[in-house]
Amino acid sequence: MSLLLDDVTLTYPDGDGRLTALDGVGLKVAGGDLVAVVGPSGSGKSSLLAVAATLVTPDRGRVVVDGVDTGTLDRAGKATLRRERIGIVFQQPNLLPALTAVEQVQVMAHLAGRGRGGGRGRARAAGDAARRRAMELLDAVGLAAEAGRRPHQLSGGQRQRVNIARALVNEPGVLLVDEPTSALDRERGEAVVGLLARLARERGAATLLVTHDPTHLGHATRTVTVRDGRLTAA
Ligand SMILES: Nc1ncnc2c1ncn2[C@@H]1O[C@H](COP(=O)(O)OP(=O)(O)OP(=O)(O)O)[C@@H](O)[C@H]1O
Repeated sequence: MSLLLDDVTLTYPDGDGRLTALDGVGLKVAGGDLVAVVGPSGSGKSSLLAVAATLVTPDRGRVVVDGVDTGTLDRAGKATLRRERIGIVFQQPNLLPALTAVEQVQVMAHLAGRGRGGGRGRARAAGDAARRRAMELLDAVGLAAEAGRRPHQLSGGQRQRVNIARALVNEPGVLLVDEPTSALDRERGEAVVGLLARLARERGAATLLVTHDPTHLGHATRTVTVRDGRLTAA
């Protein structure tokens, strides 16, 4: 479980030229580490997460997830890698309105194709296992009692905790988190980040957390600053 960015440069088209969003970024995150990423608006934090998530391909450099050099994968290979090895928590939980909390998490386990193939009995056993894992995760985020509720019946903090359970259900080696508490008040935000840090540590995920909130930095193994697309230790 690890994430490695090696000399990553990313540019976007900008008028007649190119804008350099990431400039020779190197970063190594080991399993169980939580690296906080801070920096001014427009410095490249979201671009860093997008590259680490294999959603955007850098112009130069390598992104290695759990030992897999993502530059060697085609689109389908990257999609599979994302489903199976990368957990993503973005600002807004983006839950499916029709599904209960436990179903949101369960669906993610199914999407990763666990227990694929092998007839109806196998499929049912895989479904049961996915539900058990989903319930276990909901319990870990303190939402076992709310498992049957749909998003509109949950508070903002509870929705974000479902989101975290969903990101962790496939035991990702890499967890990428972007401003998870922007919709929450300070106290709830602090609780969500504390929970995230504990779960990432216990489950050994290599975690990147983009945050504007200095109170979150206490949960990090270390903090890095992005400025004009370059990385410096804080
Ligand atoms: N799709 C895009 N096309 C062109 N330029 C982009 C694109 N996405 C981001 N940029 C530019 O790249 C730079 C880095 O943007 P990025 O979103 O990574 O910054 P950020 O640190 O996450 O900012 P914020 O804290 O405001 O979310 C900025 O100058 C931004 O304008």
